[in-house]
Amino acid sequence: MPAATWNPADPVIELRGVHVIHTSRTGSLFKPEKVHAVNDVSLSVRRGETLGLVGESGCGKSTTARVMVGLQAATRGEVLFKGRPLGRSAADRRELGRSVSVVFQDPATALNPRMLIRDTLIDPLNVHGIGSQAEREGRVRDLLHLVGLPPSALNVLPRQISGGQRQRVAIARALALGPDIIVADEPTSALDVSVRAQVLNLLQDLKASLGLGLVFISHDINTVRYVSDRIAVMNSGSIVETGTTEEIFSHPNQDYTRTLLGAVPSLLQA
Ligand SMILES: Nc1ncnc2c1ncn2[C@@H]1O[C@H](COP(=O)(O)OP(=O)(O)OP(=O)(O)O)[C@@H](O)[C@H]1O
Repeated sequence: MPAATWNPADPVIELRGVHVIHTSRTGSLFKPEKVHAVNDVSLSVRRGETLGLVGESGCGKSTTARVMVGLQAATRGEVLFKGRPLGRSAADRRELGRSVSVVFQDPATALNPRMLIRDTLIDPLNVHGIGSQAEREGRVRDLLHLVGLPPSALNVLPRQISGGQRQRVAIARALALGPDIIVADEPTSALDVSVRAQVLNLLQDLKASLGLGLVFISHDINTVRYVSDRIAVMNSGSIVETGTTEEIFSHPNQDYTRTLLGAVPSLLQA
């Protein structure tokens, strides 16, 4: 379990020298192909800050995100949760699940199409045994309010609302357990251009009002710039450059970062 000495100003989650090697299905049965998806990655994230993780498709961003939220084990290296090595016990996983939640790219696939929004939002509270039934119902209404959806959204299915509204529901679900950190993996890429900025602004507002930490993952360096305090640039599984957003944009040290900066005029509009 997390150390009693953890201080809210300390990193909630920290990766130290993490490697992930996937066994790809494209290899043969006798000689499966190995994909070194994450190569010696060290990162940390605290409450109240946004860490942007940027790089081209396939560079290992999602695998890194999955390590952070406990969905993917590191092949090598250390994952520290609130200052202590993350164990494999059910209690540790549960604690991590409450503290670090995730928003995926496509809310159409991330939400259960047969579950009413109300049930989608109450589910994590049920699973974690939080509050009485009446308190859970109240919490669900509060969550909807936090993400700017009306109470009428409670009794609809995901397909009955827009893509932007679905992503708001996914964000509400990520907030249900009162996390310290939300890992948002390309949270606006599947949305209409017209609602991307609204969802980004919502994440920014929630970060400010709840003191959340955010890990914002995108292939789009301009979107990352818009929301991040610090940026880590990823290429071929490795972090090739980190710095404050200001440093990365005014003095990029790596050719790869310069290429990303030059290659993407304004992906918020793309
Ligand atoms: N479960 C898996 N099994 C085998 N290979 C995988 C698996 N998941 C990812 N990979 C491979 O690992 C590498 C990194 O993938 P990852 O999804 O982490 O990158 P990404 O930067 O998030 O890309 P994208 O934005 O396209 O999702 C890629 O080569 C990918 O094909």
